[in-house]
Amino acid sequence: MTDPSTSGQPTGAGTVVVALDGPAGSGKSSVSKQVARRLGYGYLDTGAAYRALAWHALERGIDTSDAASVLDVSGDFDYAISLDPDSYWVRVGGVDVTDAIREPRVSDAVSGVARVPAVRQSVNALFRALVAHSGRPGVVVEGRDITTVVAPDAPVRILLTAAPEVRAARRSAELTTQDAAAVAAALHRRDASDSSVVDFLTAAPGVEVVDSTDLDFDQTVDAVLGVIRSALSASDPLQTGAPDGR
Ligand SMILES: Nc1ncnc2c1ncn2[C@@H]1O[C@H](COP(=O)(O)OP(=O)(O)OP(=O)(O)O)[C@@H](O)[C@H]1O
Ligand SMILES: Nc1ccn([C@@H]2O[C@H](COP(=O)(O)O)[C@@H](O)[C@H]2O)c(=O)n1
Repeated sequence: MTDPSTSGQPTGAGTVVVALDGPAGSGKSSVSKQVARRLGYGYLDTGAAYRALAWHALERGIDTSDAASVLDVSGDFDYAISLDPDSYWVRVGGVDVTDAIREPRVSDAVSGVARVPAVRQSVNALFRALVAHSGRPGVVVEGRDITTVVAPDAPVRILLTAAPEVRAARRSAELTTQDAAAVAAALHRRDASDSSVVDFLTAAPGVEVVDSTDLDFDQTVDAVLGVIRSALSASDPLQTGAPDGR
């Protein structure tokens, strides 16, 4: 795996970081992408790195529940991701895996990969380097531990939630060829496993909660933009760098 020289440095000096966490199916990716477009920011999907490593391990026939094997295969993980919300792609060794990493077999394996501490350290350093070199005024970074571990000092930190049954219904609407009950069970299983590694179900101090249970997609985007605007104007009362985002 890439070992960025910025490892351990603060996230993206000069780049506004919007940190957004939440459980599976809460709308992190779709909402963050739209928010990034509205602000002219970059968009960083951190889950894609764990998914891509899980895909890579599966391609190599590795048992993703075995930490030593995962760590071993992570040494040979040539990963690249686009931060452009209008041109999103994920590559491993030059292969486009943007769609492949969403397959259920990868979703089922990813938690095993994500629970290896050395993997987390390595990808977190990569995320900070990607933000620092984004060339954008800001980056919306979404995942599970962005508000608490990756960018705890970000000027905007949001926990995006929705009721479990609403999240399951939204995911099931996407995966129409699969049984709704099986989709819901897989989503809840992944949350249970992931939340034993990092807590993304309760907001850390200073983290703003946006509950999208009773909001449609556009209302959720507007709610997130509202939190960003007020957080950035509080940290920049003269409005020198607050985004417009209309
Ligand atoms: N407020 C909303 N109202 C209705 N649908 C929504 C809302 N927010 C997101 N969605 C839809 O819910 C589905 C899941 O959203 P998305 O993939 O962005 O979630 P996620 O949190 O990134 O999930 P995962 O962690 O599993 O990758 C998508 O089809 C998205 O369009
Ligand atoms: N900051 C993060 C982001 C993701 N994960 C792990 O990756 C999986 C896939 O993430 P999605 O956002 O694409 O659902 C997720 O289930 C976690 O296992 C993480 O640990 N930390």
